Amino acid sequence: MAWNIFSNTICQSCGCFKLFTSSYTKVLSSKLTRNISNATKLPKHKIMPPRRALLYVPGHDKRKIEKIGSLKVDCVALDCEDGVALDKKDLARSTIAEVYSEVQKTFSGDLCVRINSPSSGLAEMDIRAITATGNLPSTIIVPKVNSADEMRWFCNEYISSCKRVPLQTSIIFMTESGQGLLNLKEIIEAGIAACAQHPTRCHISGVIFGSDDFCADLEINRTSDASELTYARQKIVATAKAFRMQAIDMVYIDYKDSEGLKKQATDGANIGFTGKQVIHPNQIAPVQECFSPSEEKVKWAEELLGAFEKSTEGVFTFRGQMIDMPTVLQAKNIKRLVEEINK
Ligand SMILES: CC(=O)SCCNC(=O)CCNC(=O)[C@H](O)C(C)(C)COP(=O)(O)OP(=O)(O)OC[C@H]1O[C@@H](n2cnc3c(N)ncnc32)[C@H](O)[C@@H]1OP(=O)(O)O
Ligand SMILES: CC(=O)C(=O)O
Ligand SMILES: [Mg+2]
Repeated sequence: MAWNIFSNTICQSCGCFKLFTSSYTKVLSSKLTRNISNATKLPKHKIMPPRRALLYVPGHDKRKIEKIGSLKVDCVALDCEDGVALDKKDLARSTIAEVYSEVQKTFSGDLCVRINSPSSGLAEMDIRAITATGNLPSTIIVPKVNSADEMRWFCNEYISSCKRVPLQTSIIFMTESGQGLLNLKEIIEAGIAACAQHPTRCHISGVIFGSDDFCADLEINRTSDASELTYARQKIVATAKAFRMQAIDMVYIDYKDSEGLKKQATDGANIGFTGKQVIHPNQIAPVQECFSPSEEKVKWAEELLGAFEKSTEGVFTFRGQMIDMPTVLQAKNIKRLVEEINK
């Protein structure tokens, strides 16, 4: 019974629940059946590119934009928002519209555009500028989304602006305030529902933690280990992952401090973030490394999965540890991430 429900609902491309099916006879228990039933309520996965590092490049700054093609970064955000002064917003819009296709020729990663926030009064002009060229960005980042209404507003505005251009645009939004964090689940649900009306046009694929604005909104005193942000970071990861979306961690603004950056990136990766925002080219390599499984971890995962295939039991011993389905799934996550990175 479970098998049939499954094969109609899981994502076949990423294989995230494949283990459930391949190990069906081994481990199906009432607990697992409950987990499977919950999983079937989730939206179908879209194939998501890895976004281990997401580099902001101010949208008006041609000198920095010209460098994008030479950077080995998973994801770039051409910025119309806080990286651009108010009197340069028009320049950023026109520059992005002008150069987007050219940059795409030299850059193989995900080339995003960050618009201004729904409540800024500037987002309409951003959307109009980026949809006018007919070459839509692969991903749009919507900052400071504080409510489900703002999410719906953006989706409807975007979809109606580009109605003649069928394209699967990823929408990633940013949580940057107390309201945004409080309403996170409703915001995601509103986005999924709005995109479900136009499944070939766009989908919600991730949440970014805008920690600088969040600190301003909550009057937080920042510390070097970011312990004051633990709750927000963990809530964002747990909520995004509950909807099978990516979660992208905070900016490390002290961009000359590579040790501090690595420590914060490792912390983020350990709590489940899929990537981290960066502001300077020097931050790319260390961050991408922190969000990639080490060789040792990849070897562990491969060997564990090999041992699992050979095992006739649901529980077995591997390298002195008790292994059952949760650890097998962790190994499978590592294998999948490596495949995505190497694509
Ligand atoms: C909280 C938020 O909203 S974060 C998002 C908004 N903020 C941003 O977008 C900031 C993006 N980053 C930057 O603007 C810059 O990195 C700064 C202002 C922090 C430092 O800039 P610089 O003083 O030029 O740094 P530095 O001299 O070390 O740069 C080295 C080279 O990398 C280039 N570079 C620096 N940052 C970037 C970037 N983000 N993208 C592309 N190239 C860059 C510089 O142009 C420079 O090359 P050049 O000498 O050929 O001009
Ligand atoms: C990145 C961003 O927008 C912030 O931290 O507020
Ligand atoms: Mg911000």
